[in-house]
This record gives sequence, structure tokens and C-alpha cells, in this order.
Amino acid sequence: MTQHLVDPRAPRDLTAFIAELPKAELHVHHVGSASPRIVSELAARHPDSKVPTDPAALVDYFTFTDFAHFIEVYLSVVDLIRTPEDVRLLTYEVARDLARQQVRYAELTITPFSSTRRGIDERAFMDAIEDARKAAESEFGTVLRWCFDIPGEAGLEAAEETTRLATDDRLRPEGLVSFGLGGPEVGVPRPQFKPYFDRAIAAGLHSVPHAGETTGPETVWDALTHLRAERIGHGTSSAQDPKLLAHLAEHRIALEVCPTSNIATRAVRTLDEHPIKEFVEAGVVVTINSDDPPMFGTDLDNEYAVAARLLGLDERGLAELAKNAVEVSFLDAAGKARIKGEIDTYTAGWLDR
Ligand SMILES: O=C(O)c1cccc(C(=O)CC[C@H]2O[C@@H](n3cnc4c(=O)[nH]cnc43)[C@H](O)[C@@H]2O)c1
Ligand SMILES: [Zn+2]
Repeated sequence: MTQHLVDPRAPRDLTAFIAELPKAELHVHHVGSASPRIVSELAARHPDSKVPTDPAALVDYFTFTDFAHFIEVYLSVVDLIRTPEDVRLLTYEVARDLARQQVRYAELTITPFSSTRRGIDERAFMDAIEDARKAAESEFGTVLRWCFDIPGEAGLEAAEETTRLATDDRLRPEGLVSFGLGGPEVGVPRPQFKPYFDRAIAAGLHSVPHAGETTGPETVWDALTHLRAERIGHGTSSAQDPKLLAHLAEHRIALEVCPTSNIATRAVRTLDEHPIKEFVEAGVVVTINSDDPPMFGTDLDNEYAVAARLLGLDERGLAELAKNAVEVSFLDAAGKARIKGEIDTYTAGWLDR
């Protein structure tokens, strides 16, 4: 919501190109995607909350002093989601915002533990997200898939509950494709989650933990070694370790880069210091994502504009970035071919104007 984070230096013509470019979003959080309108509506329903009811006041509320402050604010918004109908509405509105940006496919990170521990019935929770997923696909043409993440700081109880919800055949939603680990990294060692990731992977889920967002490259190594990560959420500190960069490149383990998020949570000081260019130069597959867009005053289009500036990309370069995301997504082969074809057709048409 911190509007000043929107990059004013994106060239106008690329902004127009990006706006209509078909895209995939691989790293975006469910609650962190609630629009100011939805957040203020929910806050008005719950006067006991400290979340502002005036959307304009959210700009200040969503200005973070550090990562811990971000998580504290994030949890105050989580506290506003109290019924299955809140969950359904939030999910549907998030899909509408994605569709407006020509997002054809999104993997949305959901933290079911946060909802079930706040008293939302687990069956009703699954039905709510699935109902919204199906409505989004038929009404907006946006395909949604879920990543269920463990809120690491909540400990092994949260890990057990998340794993149960993700692997119990009677509960597991049809749209679930992957298993993650989020929240603070400091004091939350990745190896302790190995048994839970082992169970999720055995149940057919892909491994996509956050790592190297707020700690060093050793956390990324831990995510690879112990959690068998197939993609890394953020992975920012990988730039400090050339061997790690070479490993990520060789094994095509993509980084889900979220530049504006890293500035908003103060994980990186300025956009110009963001290591995205080092990743690309090392041959690492980079995808561009928005993380918690309204909280960070951004959206996926703005993240592509930021990437264009930091990487010096033109339309073809942006189309390649968009195709990277499709390629390393967990969509089926036919779906990937369809969206990549759309990207190529759109780009060729734009350049032929
Ligand atoms: O729900 C609870 O009761 C609870 C108790 C203790 C700790 C937690 C969390 O740590 C929740 C964190 C939550 O944050 C999400 N998130 C959103 N954006 C990011 C990000 O950029 N980096 C890491 N985590 C992020 C994540 O999905 C976690 O579930 C909750
Ligand atoms: Zn994230």
C-alpha cells in the first residue's frame, strides 16, 4: 500500500506492453493479497481489530519498520478472516485482481493453519477456497492452484497440522499442488521441517519453501538439502554464494523473486541493490512475483516494470521472463504450452504494430 514503492521510472510503452502481457504468478500470498477495500470492509465488521477501516489509512498501516513488524501487521489482517464466507470472498477477489492483470495462472500460497486455529472449520475452509477457484476459472479464465505453507515460527504443531490438512485424502483440495514454509527465518531452522516435507512430497506435492529472504545462503542450502526444494521463495541471499548460484543454475531451481517486497520488509535496502541481475548473469532461472501486493504498494505489473529496469529488458526480454514463470510452474504440459503460445502471439502482435 506504500504507493511510493511503485517504480516511477518504468518506460511508458513497456508499462502498456506489460499491462496486457499474459502472465503467471508463482509467489503470492492469500491474505497478503487482500485489497484495501476488502481489508477495510473486514476491519469495519470487527471493531475489536486495530486494522484501520479507512482504506487511505492503510498506506501508513502497511509501512513496515522491518520483517518482524511486517509479520505482526500481516497477522492482524489474518485475524480479520473469521468465517468460511470471508475466505471465499477473499479468494474470489484475489482472483479478480489477478485476472485484471492478465494473470492466466497463479499458485496462491495459503496458510490453512492460521484459519483452522482461529476456529474456521477445516472442511468449510477447503470448500470455500475450492468454490472460489472454480468460479475464478469459469468467470475470469484464471487458473488457480494452491501452495499450503507452514508458518514456521508457529512451530511443529503448525507443521503437523499443515501436513495433515495437505495430505488427508478426505480434506486435501483438488487445486493443491505444492507445500511451502513461510514467516520469519531467523531462529526457525529449515531442517526441523524435513519429516513434514517428506510426507507432503510422498503425497505428490511439490516443495517450494521460502529461504534466503531474511537469512543467508546457508538457509537456501538447507531448503535444497533437507526440504528438497524445487523452487525457492525469494532466495535473495543466494547472491552471496557463487557455488549456490551455480547449483541453482545447473539444476534449474528457479528463484521466485519479489523485488518490491524485499524493499518493503527492508530485507534489501534499495531496488538498485537488489541482486536480481546477478541471478540472471549466473544463469539462474528467475521468475517475477508480487508476494503481498497491496501490503507492499505493488502489483505483478509493477514488479515486471521493476524487473525491466533492473535487468534492462525490452518487450522480448519481458516475454521471456513471463515464459520462465509458466515453464517452472506446476501446471500441466498442455496448459503451459497454451499460455506460452499466448505470450508469443501477444508479443509478436505488439512488435508488429
Ligand atoms: O497464524 C498464526 O497463528 C501464526 C502464529 C505464529 C506465526 C505465524 C506466522 O509466521 C505467519 C506468517 C505468514 O506470513 C506469510 N507471508 C506473507 N508474506 C511473506 C513473506 O514475504 N515471507 C515469508 N512469509 C510471508 C506466510 O504465508 C506465513 O504463513 C502465524
Ligand atoms: Zn512470500
